[in-house]
Amino acid sequence: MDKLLVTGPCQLKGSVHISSAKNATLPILAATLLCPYPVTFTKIPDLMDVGTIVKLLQSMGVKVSKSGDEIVLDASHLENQHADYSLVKTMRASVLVLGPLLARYGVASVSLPGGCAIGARPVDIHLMGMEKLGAEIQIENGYIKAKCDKLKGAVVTLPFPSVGATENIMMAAVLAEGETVIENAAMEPEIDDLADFLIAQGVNIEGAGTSRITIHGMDIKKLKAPAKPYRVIGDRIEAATFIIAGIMSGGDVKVEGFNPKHLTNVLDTLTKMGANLELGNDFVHVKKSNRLKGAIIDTAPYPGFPTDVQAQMMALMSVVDGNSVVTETIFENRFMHVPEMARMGTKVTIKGNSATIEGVESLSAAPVMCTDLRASAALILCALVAQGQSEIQRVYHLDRGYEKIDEKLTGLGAKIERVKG
Ligand SMILES: CC(=O)N[C@H]1[C@@H](OP(=O)(O)OP(=O)(O)OC[C@H]2O[C@@H](n3ccc(=O)[nH]c3=O)[C@H](O)[C@@H]2O)O[C@H](CO)[C@@H](O)[C@@H]1O
Ligand SMILES: C=C(OP(=O)(O)O)C(=O)O
Repeated sequence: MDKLLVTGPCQLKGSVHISSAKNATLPILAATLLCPYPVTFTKIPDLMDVGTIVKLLQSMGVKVSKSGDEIVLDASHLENQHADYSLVKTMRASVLVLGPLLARYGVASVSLPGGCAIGARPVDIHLMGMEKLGAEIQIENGYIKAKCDKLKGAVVTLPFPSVGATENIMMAAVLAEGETVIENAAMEPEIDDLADFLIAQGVNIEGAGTSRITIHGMDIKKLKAPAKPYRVIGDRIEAATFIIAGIMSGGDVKVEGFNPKHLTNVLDTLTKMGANLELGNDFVHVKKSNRLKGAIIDTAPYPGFPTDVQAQMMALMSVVDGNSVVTETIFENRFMHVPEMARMGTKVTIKGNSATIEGVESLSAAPVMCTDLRASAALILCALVAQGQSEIQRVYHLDRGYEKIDEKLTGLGAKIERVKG
């Protein structure tokens, strides 16, 4: 297992380019199962999770070829419609193959993803959506066994705006008969990107990015390959992580290659805390500021404060003036970074789903262990400003969702060494 040795404190300087978004890439690659022709993508991020979805698609018979920055996925002929436990257990987003498989083949056998460190994460809303479109679903031996004759469009009202369920239902509805309306849909920018990918193939979708999405089902013969290689949007969560790194280190960092409008809530919060940010169309420039002050945030579905930035924000709140309060409303167990951060001197008290963070003057290096993806990012942020060398273990969590984060931070002047193991 690789580990990172991070020596702080450092002041980051320079510019960093954000990779394509993990959370848009995964559903978009799953959506290629709808396509009876090769689809070309450009600049797909080199992430462990992307490797997993590609392996899963290959296991069903999708042909994959790479050349330079481009990757071609050809799902013209599938050998099976089976998503095996061995792959699904390593990445929950694998369940996103359910909708497209059912829509195109009328059958799918997909391992239940199970819970993960941050919460139980059931898939009941995904299954309810498939049933509304006419699928018959049984759970057998840990697998979702789904079948249908032909899916039929319907009004599907989500009890909660689940990101994954919205995506799965959208993909299923593409080849359904008639119109599907998703009410109380998730509004995350990644859903908009999935819609854009489908629209580029002639699908008629309205309202993506709002809480009411309409998908006009079509015959598979009418789908057409996108006219040019598809480029997924920049990763707003990676961008937020680098912006926070710039602020915490008292540096001067230009974070480029994403849409700052996708981070409005985070950027407004940072500005209120005293950060000095210049916003462009596709960049945020972090400039030197005085020490920030505390804030109160509640995570919420988009456009609320993203749960995927909660841990990184808590790292920042640990080194500002005064107290902050963070309430996590999306996942029931997403404070696992707290005891690890405490090893570096942070002062956080948890009560239920709220954490009170007392800002401290400085942090000191320590050996720490990553427990999940964003917790890992929070630990790196603390280590960047802590005095001395921190050893960050189990960075495979980090490699799931951050492309070359150690190299990117080193490029900004951080002292980071990856020890292979
Ligand atoms: C690959 C990807 O895009 N992952 C993101 C996606 O995850 P994901 O799509 O899994 O997140 P959801 O929006 O579905 O989940 C949010 C909440 O709804 C619950 N729920 C969800 C589905 C369901 O059928 N039943 C149910 O109860 C979950 O347990 C969780 O508590 O959105 C999350 C919330 O913004 C992000 O943290 C993840 O980074
Ligand atoms: C929770 C996350 O991802 P996933 O849904 O893939 O577990 C994340 O990206 O922070």
